[in-house]
Amino acid sequence: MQQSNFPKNPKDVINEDSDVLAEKHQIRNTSQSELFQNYTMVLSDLTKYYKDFLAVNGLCLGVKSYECFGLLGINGAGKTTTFKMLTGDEAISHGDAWVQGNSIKTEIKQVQKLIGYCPQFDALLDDLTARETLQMFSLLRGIPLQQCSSLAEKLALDFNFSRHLDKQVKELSGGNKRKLSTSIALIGDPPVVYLDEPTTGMDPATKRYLWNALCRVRDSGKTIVLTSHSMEECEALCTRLAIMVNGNFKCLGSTQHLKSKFAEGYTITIKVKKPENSSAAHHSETQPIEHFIRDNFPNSQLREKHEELLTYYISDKSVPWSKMFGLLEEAKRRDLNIEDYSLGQSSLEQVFLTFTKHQFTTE
Ligand SMILES: Nc1ncnc2c1ncn2[C@@H]1O[C@H](COP(=O)(O)OP(=O)(O)OP(=O)(O)O)[C@@H](O)[C@H]1O
Repeated sequence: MQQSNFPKNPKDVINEDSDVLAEKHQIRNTSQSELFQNYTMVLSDLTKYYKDFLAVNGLCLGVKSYECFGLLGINGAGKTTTFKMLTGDEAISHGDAWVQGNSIKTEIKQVQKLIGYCPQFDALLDDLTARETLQMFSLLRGIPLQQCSSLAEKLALDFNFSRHLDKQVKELSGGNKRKLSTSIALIGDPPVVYLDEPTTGMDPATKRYLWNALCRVRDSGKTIVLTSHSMEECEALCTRLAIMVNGNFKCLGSTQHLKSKFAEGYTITIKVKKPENSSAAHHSETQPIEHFIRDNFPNSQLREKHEELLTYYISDKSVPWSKMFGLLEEAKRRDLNIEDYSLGQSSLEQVFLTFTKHQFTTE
C-alpha cells in the first residue's frame, strides 16, 4: 500500500547530499549552449508523476562521452521510469532531458536516432534466431542489407555468443538473451546507450565477460547509462553513479568518491541479547551497550537499530584494530547484553544499504 506521507511536491524532499545539490546548481545555472558543449546527455529537473504518485523527482545530471553513469537503487526507486522518459516511452511530467542538444520533449524522433536501449525485460521474438534478430534490428536502424550479416557476427563475437547465433531466441539461456539484448542496443553505433539491469540472470563469469565488453564500449567514447542493484557492477563499469531512493538522487559521484565520503572507517555490528519470549531487544536491553559505545568511541554514529541488531559507524580510522577488539571484548565480559559482535571496514555495499533503507514501502 502506498504511504500517505510520500512527498507530492519536488520541493518537499530533504537531506540531499552536497554533490547532488552541486550538480543541480550547475545544471540550473549553466547556459544550455555550454551544457550541450560539455555533456552528451543532460537531465534538468526531470520529473514523473503517475497520477499523484511522484516516481521521479527533479533529477539533474550531465553525462559526458567516455562516461558510464550508474543508477543504483532497490526495486521501485524510479530507475526504469527514468529510462522510459529518456526513450520517449513515458511522458515527462516536469523538466526535460537532452541528447546531443536534442530535447526529449520536442525532438524525440531525433533523440531516438541517437540512443540504444536494452530494456529490463528482453523484448525479443521467440521464433527468430539470434542472427535474424540482429539483422532485423540492423535493418530497422538503416544499416544496408549487405552489412547486416557481418555486423551480427561481430556483435556475437564481442559479446561471446557466436556459438548460439543460429539458435532460436526461445532456445537461448537467460544470460545469452541479455547479451543479445545488450548487443541490439549497440546496433547503428549510437553515441548514447541505456542499459536497464544488463547482467540480470548471468553467472559470475559471463557477467565479467559482459563487463569487459561494456568497458570497451565506454572507452570507445560512448555515453553509457545503466541501472543496477549491484555495487560490484558499478565499481567495475561506472565512472560515476547515483544512489536513487524514492525517485531522488541521494548521493552522486565516482565509486572512489562515495567510498571516501561515506564508507571510510569501520562498522561495528552488535547483536544484543533478547529477553526470553520476545522477538526484539527493547531499550532497557540496548541502553547499556549504547552508553558503552558512546563513551569509548566518541566519534561513533548509530547507523541502524533493527530488532536486536545495532550498527555503528566509526569514522576515526586512527584507532587500531587491536584496541577496538579489546574494547568490544571488554564490553562482552562486562555482560552488557552483547550476544555477539562483528567489526569490519565499511564497504560501498553498506553505503548503498544505508541510503536505500529509507525507501518508502509502496507495495
Ligand atoms: N505505469 C505505472 N503506473 C503507476 N505507478 C508506476 C508505473 N510504473 C511504475 N510505477 C511506480 O513507480 C515507482 C518506480 O518504479 P520503477 O519501475 O521506475 O522502479 P525501478 O527503480 O526501476 O525498480 P526495479 O529495480 O524493480 O526495476 C514504483 O513505485 C512503481 O510502482
